[in-house]
Amino acid sequence: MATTVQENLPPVLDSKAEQPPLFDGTIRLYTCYTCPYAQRVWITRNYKGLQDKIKLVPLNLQDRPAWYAQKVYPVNKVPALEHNGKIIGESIDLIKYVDSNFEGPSVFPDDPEKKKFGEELLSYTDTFNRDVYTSFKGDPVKQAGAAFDYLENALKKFDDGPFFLGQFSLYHSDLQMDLCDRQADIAYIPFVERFQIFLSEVYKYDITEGRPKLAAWIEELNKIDAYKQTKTDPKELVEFYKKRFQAQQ
Ligand SMILES: N[C@@H](CCC(=O)N[C@@H](CS)C(=O)NCC(=O)O)C(=O)O
Repeated sequence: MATTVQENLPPVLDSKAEQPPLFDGTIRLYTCYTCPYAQRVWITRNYKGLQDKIKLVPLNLQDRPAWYAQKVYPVNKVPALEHNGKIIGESIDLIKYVDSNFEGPSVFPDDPEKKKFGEELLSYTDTFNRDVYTSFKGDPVKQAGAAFDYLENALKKFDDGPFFLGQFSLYHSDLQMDLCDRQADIAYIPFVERFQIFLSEVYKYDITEGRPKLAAWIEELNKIDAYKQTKTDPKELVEFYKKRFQAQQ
């Protein structure tokens, strides 16, 4: 893995912060350390060893700098990537963009069958997230199970390793074999990380119970530095989700 050293993270910019230069040749990832969508691109960047190439620009979304919407990204969301005189948004598109436009091990599958299943998994992420978030407003122990069962079953499809698209691929050399086919893992883990913490803390519901594949998948991902460095603070997350979901009940 490209990253083994803990990166010194830059400070968060709020409404009082000056805008960094725009289109000066620096590649910038406008992000928020607690955003699961932005985390997808952050993991991809780390996975490919692009820490020196892609600079993080973390924003405080609660006290957002006005220049962000006005001058950088009118959509006013994170993540957004500044590259080659353009601003590009949308986390799934950005996983693919960073993967195909920069050096470093590819997270994209070559095997056609894996590629097809990888796309299927990516197109299901929004539904997965919506179903689990919706369950937070009702009874998650009863309502969220189906979404996690989907992941458990998906993890059974390629039984040559703990990740969604397995581990080994005939198309990759030994050096690359644990680096390929990771897009779907990267897309899901920021959300599963949060759901696991919240459901366990607030509902005493262990999403891995009776789901050995899901348990192994989370365990293996937790060994990957590129991901570990991006993990969210569990206490902050629980407080944030409590306010966000339980206030509405
Ligand atoms: N579809 C977008 C969603 C990004 C998103 O919703 N980001 C949130 C933070 S987690 C955001 O920027 N929210 C600010 C807002 O909606 O004003 C993606 O996949 O990148």
